[in-house]
Amino acid sequence: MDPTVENTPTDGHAVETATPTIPSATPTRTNKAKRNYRTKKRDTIDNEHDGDEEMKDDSLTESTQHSQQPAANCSNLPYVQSQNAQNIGEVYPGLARLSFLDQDSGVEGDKPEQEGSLGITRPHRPLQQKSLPLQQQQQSSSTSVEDEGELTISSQPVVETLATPPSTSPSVTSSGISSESNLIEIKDTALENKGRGLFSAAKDVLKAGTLVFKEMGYCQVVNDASLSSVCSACFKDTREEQGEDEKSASAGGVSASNQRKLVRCAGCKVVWYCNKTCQIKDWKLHHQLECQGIQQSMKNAVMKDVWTKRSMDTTTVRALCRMVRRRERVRTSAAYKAEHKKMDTAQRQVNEVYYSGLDQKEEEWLDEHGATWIDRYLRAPANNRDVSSKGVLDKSTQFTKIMAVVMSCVVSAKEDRATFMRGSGESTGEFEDASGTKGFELLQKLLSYGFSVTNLETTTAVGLALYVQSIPFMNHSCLPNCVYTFKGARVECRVIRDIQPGEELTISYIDQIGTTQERQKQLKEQYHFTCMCPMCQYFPANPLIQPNQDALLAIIPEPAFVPLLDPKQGFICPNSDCATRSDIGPILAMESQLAIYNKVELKCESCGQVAELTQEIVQENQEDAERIIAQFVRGMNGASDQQPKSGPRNFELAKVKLPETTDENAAEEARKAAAAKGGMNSVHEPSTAALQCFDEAYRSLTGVAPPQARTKSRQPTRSPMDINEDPVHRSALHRLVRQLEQTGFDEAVSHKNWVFALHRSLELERILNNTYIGHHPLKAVQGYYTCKIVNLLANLLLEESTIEIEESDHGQDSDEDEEMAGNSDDERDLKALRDAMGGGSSTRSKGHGTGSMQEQLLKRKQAGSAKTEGEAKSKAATKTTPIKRIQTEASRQLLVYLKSLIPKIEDPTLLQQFRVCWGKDGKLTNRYRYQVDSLKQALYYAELPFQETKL
Ligand SMILES: C[S@@+](CC[C@H](N)C(=O)[O-])C[C@H]1O[C@@H](n2cnc3c(N)ncnc32)[C@H](O)[C@@H]1O
Repeated sequence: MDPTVENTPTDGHAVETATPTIPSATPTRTNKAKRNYRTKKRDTIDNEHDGDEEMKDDSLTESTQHSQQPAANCSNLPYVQSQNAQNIGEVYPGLARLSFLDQDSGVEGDKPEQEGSLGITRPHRPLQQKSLPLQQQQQSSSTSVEDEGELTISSQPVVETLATPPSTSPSVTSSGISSESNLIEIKDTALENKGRGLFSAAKDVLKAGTLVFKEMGYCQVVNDASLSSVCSACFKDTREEQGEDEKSASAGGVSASNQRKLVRCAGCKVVWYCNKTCQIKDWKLHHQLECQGIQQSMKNAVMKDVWTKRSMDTTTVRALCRMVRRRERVRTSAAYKAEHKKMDTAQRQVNEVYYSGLDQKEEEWLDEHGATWIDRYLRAPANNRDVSSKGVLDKSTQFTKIMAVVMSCVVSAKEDRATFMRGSGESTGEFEDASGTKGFELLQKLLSYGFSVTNLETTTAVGLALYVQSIPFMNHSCLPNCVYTFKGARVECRVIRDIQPGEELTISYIDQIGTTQERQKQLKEQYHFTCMCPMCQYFPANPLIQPNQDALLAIIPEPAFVPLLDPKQGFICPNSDCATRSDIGPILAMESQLAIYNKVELKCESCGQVAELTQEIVQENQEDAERIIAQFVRGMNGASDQQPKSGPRNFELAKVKLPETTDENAAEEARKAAAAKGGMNSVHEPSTAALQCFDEAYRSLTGVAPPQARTKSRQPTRSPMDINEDPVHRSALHRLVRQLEQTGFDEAVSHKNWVFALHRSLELERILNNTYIGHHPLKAVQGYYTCKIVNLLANLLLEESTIEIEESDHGQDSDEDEEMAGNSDDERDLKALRDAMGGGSSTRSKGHGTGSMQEQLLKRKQAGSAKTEGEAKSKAATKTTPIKRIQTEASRQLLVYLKSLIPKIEDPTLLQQFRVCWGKDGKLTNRYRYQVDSLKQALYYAELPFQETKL
């Protein structure tokens, strides 16, 4: 069967294209404003589809006769060893032009990666393998990976490594490491129950920022929720693209309506692709069999509901089906290779180009050896009650349902199903066909080792993948030295803290935000182990265990920030006359006891007061606090605490106006009055009611008054969330404050209250910086927020300028204006900016003040040149021309903020930090570029100088 994209109504199904959903500035987890437009015609689909809707062209027919990749020197050894990758053109003549490998030095050249175009990635210099005994044996005797024995686990770290996977490790020269060395090796850890781990095999320190490896999955699928917005071949997220599109549209670029749409496979009507190229690529690798399987499954009425009505989530089902199906190709690969040899050069090149050089080699390796790696090196958990390869299955479990659907796709004959479950291949070690696979064991492995593929920008999960080469061997640490990110479905692992030779490489499996107890609970529930990483030793969850500060300092000898307190401390005597604060010990004991006994007696060491605390009380407190926080957030956004708003309110700052008065005192009074009832001009400051809410929450959680009385003032003195200065803060408070910031941010964005959003964003950043050592993925998310906000604020600044111009028509008192303008350098700067903007503004008509961004920009440019001719002249004009200033605190703060960003993006050290997170071998990544571009744009609007540091 040929892959087809749906284009005409068939079987009563409407023709569909999916318009991607719009991401909010926050991760999709909290995005409530998704929209998914559907159109009847796919007339705006990528040009590649024009006139070729059914995708039954010759090349496809040709390629689908051979459902697998072309052969090229597939060996059981990793292809990096067998391929002369220094001249990829020799291996693939048609791909020579696509190679950006610097053939002399092995370092990457200057050409950009060809992401997105046929999924072509730059080939990397293969690693020279270390002469380890096992590998030597393999090389000299050409022994296949299948011939190797199981790894033996000893309590001592062993020196043997597994058969080397087709490592895609990059050039290491940028990190100063000899290219002769291998970067990583898999070996047993010292702890028996921890199993194996990934260790540095480099001779030198692996520097922060080093890309240690990247690898493709054995199988990967887009999750159900993202099917119509994420391409099932390249994992391009069209929601992300739409966000970019909006950004460029707002900056005068391509209109958002030109966004790309996905097309759906007309065969199974389940998966979606960018275009024909992506569809063909996936077809050859996975979808041909998957498509047949789904259609076979749909013949059963119950299963049909699963696929058409999504009566259950099919993500795991589809991943497992791909896993099972791919195994079958081992059997046919010899025949396929023979077939491939018969092709003429042109055919081969057409075939090969879909796989793009190194990808193809990796896919071939996975085809031939992935199954063996899964069988031999990935371990099914022994203690999983729900999924047992031998025991009786509880039919009601989710796993059983998954297996039922999987079997309906991959096993056609009923009698084969028992074999499939049991695994006939177990005795022989051969896997001849789908009925020979051990279905449940594969499911176990998928559940244990499967990775959630996330969107880099939004950190939203978009798919599920099973990797077999490197990342599945990485253990968890709450203080990891590596992070992993995704490019499409390809996972990349980077060092975030210098790693010593021989040190284990670790990642964090979970959100690092929680307390030790919370983290350990989640790890226990989800991954069935108790973490004993340096962070857990530094802040032990069990009060009987002494904190081990050396554990932390051993791995970070000179930490930039050593946490003095775990964000979970502070026990206050319930006797209000005493209110003595406890130290960390009793608190930890209390939390642990509560978890175990659900009840704990607290006795104050100072006054002897005893109080009983139960989980329920804690829960109630928590709910109370959350309610208060919600109120607080509403208050911060200017909503009345008495009358919770029913839907989002529009607080566009451009509409914010001060009372029409020239009397400063009266204006201040009016401001206060408005603020007291959550009025419009309080958008950048919390209302009195909101502050009270926060104080109440703080008191209920800590038992003491907030560090500082929070009275309402025009000049906000201190953030009400400034809890880090107070030595007494408990986990709940910390968590809630973070939640508050997060909720506040989301809320503020939904209200278009950019200034408040900026405050929340900066506050989140501060809290994260003060709480977590080293890099934290949330900081990256934070950076994303900030740069989005900068963009938004830049627009806001323009809008405000527009309003000012409009207002100036009325002719206002210049004294007040002059007084305000003289308050600070920032104000003077902004005033100069506005003068430049509105030179002669008093004579402009109202209509001229408004306009598109481009018009504003043009006016700004013209005005800018006028400004250079004589700022003094302009200033003098200001004195004589009465202008009513709608100079809000927002504008002032924006200017201050923008100014503060300049050194950040001009400072090479800070730039280096960006690169640690996202950079790659001296090149700016798209993310960084996006940040810098946003900042440049904002600075340009604000007419602030900006000199980007050349790297
Ligand atoms: C993806 S595997 C990592 C590789 C694994 N060690 C192995 O030998 O296959 C995840 C499993 O490793 C173990 N593990 C990972 N991190 C650990 C840690 N910090 N402490 C103890 N066990 C850990 C757990 O059993 C977990 O389910």
